[in-house]
Amino acid sequence: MQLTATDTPIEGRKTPPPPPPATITFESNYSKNPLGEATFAAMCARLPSALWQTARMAWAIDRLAVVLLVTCQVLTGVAAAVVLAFTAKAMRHFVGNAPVPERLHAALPALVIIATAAAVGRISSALSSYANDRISPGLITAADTALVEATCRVEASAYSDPGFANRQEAAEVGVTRTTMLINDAQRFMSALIRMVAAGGVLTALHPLMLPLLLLAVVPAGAGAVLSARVDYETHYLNLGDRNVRGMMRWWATTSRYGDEVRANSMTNYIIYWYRTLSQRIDQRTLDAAPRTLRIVMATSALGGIFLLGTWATLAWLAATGRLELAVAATVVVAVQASLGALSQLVINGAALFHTSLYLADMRAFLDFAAERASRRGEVSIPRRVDEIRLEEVVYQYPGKDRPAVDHLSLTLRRGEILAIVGENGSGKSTLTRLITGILLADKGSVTWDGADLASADPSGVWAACGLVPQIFAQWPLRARENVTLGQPRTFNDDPVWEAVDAVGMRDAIEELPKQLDTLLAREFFGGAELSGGQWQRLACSRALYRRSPLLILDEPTSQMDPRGEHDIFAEIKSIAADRITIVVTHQLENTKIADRIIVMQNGRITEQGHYEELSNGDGLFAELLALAKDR
Ligand SMILES: Nc1ncnc2c1ncn2[C@@H]1O[C@H](COP(=O)(O)OP(=O)(O)OP(=O)(O)O)[C@@H](O)[C@H]1O
Repeated sequence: MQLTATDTPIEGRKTPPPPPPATITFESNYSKNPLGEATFAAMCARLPSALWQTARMAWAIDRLAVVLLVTCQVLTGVAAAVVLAFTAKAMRHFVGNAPVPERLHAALPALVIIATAAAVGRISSALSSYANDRISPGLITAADTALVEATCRVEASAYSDPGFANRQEAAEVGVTRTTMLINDAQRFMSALIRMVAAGGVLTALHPLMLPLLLLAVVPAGAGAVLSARVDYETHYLNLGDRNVRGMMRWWATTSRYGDEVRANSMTNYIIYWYRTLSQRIDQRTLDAAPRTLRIVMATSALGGIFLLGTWATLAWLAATGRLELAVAATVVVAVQASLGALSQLVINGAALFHTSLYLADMRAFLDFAAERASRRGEVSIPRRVDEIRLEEVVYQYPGKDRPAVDHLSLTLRRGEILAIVGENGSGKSTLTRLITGILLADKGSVTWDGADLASADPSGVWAACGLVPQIFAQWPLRARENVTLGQPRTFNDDPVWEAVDAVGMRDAIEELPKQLDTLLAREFFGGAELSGGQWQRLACSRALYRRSPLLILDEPTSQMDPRGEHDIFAEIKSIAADRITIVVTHQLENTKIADRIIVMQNGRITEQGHYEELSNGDGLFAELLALAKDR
């Protein structure tokens, strides 16, 4: 594909080549990405706990299956050992000097045991696969759900912690690897049991053989561990790019943004960008390939030399009469079996180690999320809030060099409608996050009826909030749940219809194929879609349905027609007596309903008063109002 900055090059004008995707670095001005600081030794130290936690998860999911798995594993290993031991026995009879029928007769009991043990081994192996199939889906769901839940429960400020998104991405990869762990552990265990058995037989035949074999396979194990390390390092280097590529993929392909992508001729650039980023990821993987090759070649060569040494020693022992020929033949079989088991042991051990590296990332994220979970205190908030007071509140986002809210004091009383206005970035939304306790003040205090939000139980605080954020979710749920989400269900739909009526959405809902039962997601078969303004009305109805003592609406009508806007503000006014209402808006005419308007600049309140007062003054409010009218 020819690289163009846009789909439609500007005629007769030279345009610069399109910029490649930004380099994702792990450093920020203020702190380092913790993932970047993890040394290989530190990662290895996390493995036992990651394995232990996963084993506990599996135990919690299906104890019976875990017991079955372990039992069958032991049985499979024991059966393999029996096969090997009795093969050695049978071999002794076969290589004797007696006539063939006699030799066969003497070997028969051993052969029967071999056949029985082989059958037991096969059956246990099938049963352990079944147990594995029973554990795996539950395990991956448990890990995935734990990750989603942990992320939902962190303090909102944790999202701004450096490297949060990368840690989360690493944890998600860990989730997908969870099922591999069972397989790896299963194979490792079975190889271990076979190894113990074969090794025992081999040592009984000649004590020198096992150490020699160990030498032969240790290089392969070391090679597998070193290759796993290279693979993990590549994965780590690619983490940021994979994360941003995943995000871009969703934005580019979701129908929600399809109009923008097409009508602004973005397709070529997005595809160019996507391909370039993918190639960058591929390149890192390719760069790692020669390292892996060198490791495998060197360790295989070393292993080969040691193996040759083993066979040479065996030949020397037999040639010099130090080992009977009949025993030497058995040793050959035992060496083959031990070699197979040993190789499996080290390869699966390395695979287990490899998988554990990813699991450890998942565990590290879960631990981090647990540390950053809301843990503020037990102070409860009254169901009816009379006063919210902010005193000298300061809040600065991590990585920012000045506070978004700066020494701000404000008192709100029940029955009051407060309008917050100000230019973009002046701190209005941050102020609402502080009032609702989504963010906690760095300095100063926010109290609800005297209870400091820093030590109040957040679920109690949020139960008393109704919030329409600037960017609200369009949940792929039924229309009913889009209204009631976050609230206990009622036995009938009357309160839902009441909230729907309050935002003038009854007709629109009644026209949906299944009314309140309609799935609001056009992406899915049977789903329906609302217009932008209708979605916004629904977000408002969601907040109104809660009948909360604090109602906050951040640009609630930006997508609404004048009728919708009028209805919403009329509703806000009619229910205002019972609660504290805050409206953030750039539509200054809407502030007429407010009992008080505050104007924010650089995180501070610079003016406050009634609409008439401020519009006739000579401050920012009057200036913005004049600009709004100047068309
Ligand atoms: N999650 C965040 N992480 C870091 N900085 C943020 C974050 N959210 C907001 N900011 C910064 O804080 C400042 C205040 O932002 P805020 O969203 O409160 O402004 P606002 O007045 O609501 O703006 P707008 O009118 O555009 O909605 C801005 O400088 C912004 O860049």
